Amino acid sequence: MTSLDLLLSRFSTDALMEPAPTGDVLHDILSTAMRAPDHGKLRPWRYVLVRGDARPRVAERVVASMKRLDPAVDPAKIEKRQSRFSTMPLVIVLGMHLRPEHKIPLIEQELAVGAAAMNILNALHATGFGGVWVSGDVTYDPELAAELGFPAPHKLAGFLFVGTPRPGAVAPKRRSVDGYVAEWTGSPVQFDADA
Ligand SMILES: Cc1cc2nc3c(=O)[nH]c(=O)nc-3n(C[C@H](O)[C@H](O)[C@H](O)COP(=O)(O)O)c2cc1C
Repeated sequence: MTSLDLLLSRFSTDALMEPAPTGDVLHDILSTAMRAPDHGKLRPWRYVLVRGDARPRVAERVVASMKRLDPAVDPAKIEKRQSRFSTMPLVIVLGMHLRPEHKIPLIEQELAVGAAAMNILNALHATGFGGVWVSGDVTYDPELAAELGFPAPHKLAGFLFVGTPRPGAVAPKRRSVDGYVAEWTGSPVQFDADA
């Protein structure tokens, strides 16, 4: 498989089983973050690894956040979120170490975090692992962010659920990119995707 085939075959999945990457392999996967485009070399990405017994403890914090944000939250939602955070082989908290005072605009700092996360998702796929980036309202709860190590102005960008894709996991069909590309010839462009 060529490098391009790898990129073209990646897909997200939460149908994950053990093992998650560990040791040198995990180190290599995370190292791809350091290759993300990063204006000003601010390196705003941060990764908190949640494994083993720490998972149900993080799940409790996530549930507390859900109840804080919506005291009438559906118990089924809580149950689902608690179970996923407690049982995914590895949870990587995506943190953003942001510098609002810096001349590099915040949007560019946040985009760099997204680009780094994408590298990690591709590296997981390249090494036979898999994952999915999830967020939800809790991602934007400053109290949860602080509990995980990101007090304001720092923030969360979400969570990566990581493991080995269950057998039979197949990539969903993709649209052609053609509708998302246009050539500029002097007038504002229009995209078939938006027609
Ligand atoms: C910032 C961000 C947050 C996301 N949050 C969620 C989420 O909370 N729940 C979810 O099902 N998918 C979420 N997604 C989408 C999945 O990560 C994934 O991209 C989607 O399931 C499509 O799969 P694909 O990556 O194979 O195209 C999020 C994606 C991004 C970039």
